[in-house]
Amino acid sequence: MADRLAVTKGHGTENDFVLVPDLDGALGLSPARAAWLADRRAGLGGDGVIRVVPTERAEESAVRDQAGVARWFMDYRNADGSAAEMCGNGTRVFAEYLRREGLESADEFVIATRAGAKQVRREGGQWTVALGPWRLVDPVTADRDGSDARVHIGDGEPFSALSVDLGNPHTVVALPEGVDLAGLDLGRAPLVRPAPAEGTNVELVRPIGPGHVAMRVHERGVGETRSCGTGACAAAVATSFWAGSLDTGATWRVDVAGGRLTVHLLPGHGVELAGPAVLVADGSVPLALLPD
Ligand SMILES: N[C@@H](CCC[C@H](N)C(=O)O)C(=O)O
Repeated sequence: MADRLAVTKGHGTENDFVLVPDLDGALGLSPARAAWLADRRAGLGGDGVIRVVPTERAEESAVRDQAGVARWFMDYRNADGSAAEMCGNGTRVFAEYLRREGLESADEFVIATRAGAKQVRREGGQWTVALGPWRLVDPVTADRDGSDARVHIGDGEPFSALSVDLGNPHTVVALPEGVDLAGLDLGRAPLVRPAPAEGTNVELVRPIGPGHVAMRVHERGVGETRSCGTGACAAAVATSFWAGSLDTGATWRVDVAGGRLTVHLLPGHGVELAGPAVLVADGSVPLALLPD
């Protein structure tokens, strides 16, 4: 198979990924190759691409430093080829792949990511990943005003929003009464002010009941997706912050277009994400088709 690239398609609540094993770290993955693999017309199609690579073979030294605790690095790329620090849904699909391939055999292990080493565990047919610690980006402004950013969608009035760091950046909007979540146009990227230097993922959240929200998401480097795991965690953190109940250790259900995620808020800014992980198909791509 030297002239072909092995690939696996998977998803977590329909946030879909192309997994590429690079088990000796020789392959590398240029931004153009990642973007081609994620392309739904010219390539295979996915919201992101995950290279499976030994942690000690990672290009970044901050990732290689995790080799003592994590054998495998989730090298996550967005659909536009850009590298992202973290992907919550991706961690579960990555864990499922490692188990299926016999690369990990335990029900609980640690994976390396650009946002640090993360513990995953399998229970009740699902994977749970510890994604914390979360962090409010501007706690002083958030405490004073209840928000630290404004989000413009289309030509309407801007919405107040809260910036939450989950290893990757998020801006969460609690939609005011009377604004229809389903009716908002996310065909264009929401405009966030002040503009975060590294860009941001934007979550639009509508409370449904106690511990229960509905969410739509526009992902950095992708566009609107049917789910975002770190976004669900950011939504739970922001909604708890607005309710004044951040430290109560609550469990949240987050409904997204692709299904339901469960978020546990833990003491000390801990947060766990649980949900499905599905490996859909395996195949290969002729290397000759790939850009350099
Ligand atoms: N879908 C992911 C997040 C993927 C990365 C994101 N687009 C970014 O650039 O930060 C998730 O499930 O968390």
